[in-house]
Amino acid sequence: MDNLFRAATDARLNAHAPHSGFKVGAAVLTEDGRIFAGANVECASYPEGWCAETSAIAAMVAAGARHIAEVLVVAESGETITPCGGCRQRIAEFGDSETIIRAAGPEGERARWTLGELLPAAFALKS
Ligand SMILES: O=c1ccn([C@H]2C[C@H](O)[C@@H](CO)O2)c(=O)[nH]1
Ligand SMILES: [Zn+2]
Repeated sequence: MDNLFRAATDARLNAHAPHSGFKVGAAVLTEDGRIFAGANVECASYPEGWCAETSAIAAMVAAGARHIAEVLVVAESGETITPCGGCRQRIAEFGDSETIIRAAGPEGERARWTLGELLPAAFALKS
């Protein structure tokens, strides 16, 4: 089991998903080799909940890191899940078209893409 998968899987155990029942864990690897993990946090007011990827990115930012090299998202699902559109844009904020996005089930990795594949022609305000 690689470190990113382990971190995302551990975080998934703490997901707060009483409304959908769909627990998700995510972990980001920064360019300087640090790993930050997060889980989805749902809310009785449904639109106020947020994704596992968003939690992981928030932990990264709070620790002072800014450059994502890789993201892994894990869920227990027949379908291979991919980050939602909003999370793709958040990943773009701290990554680039070569940033690796990996999708996993409980058994391990199922697919991987670059951010450029999942969010072509991304909007950015970087100089
Ligand atoms: O990539 C994804 C897709 C969905 N979810 C969460 C949002 C919601 O809590 C639940 C069902 O959509 O899964 C994530 O955390 N990450
Ligand atoms: Zn999302």
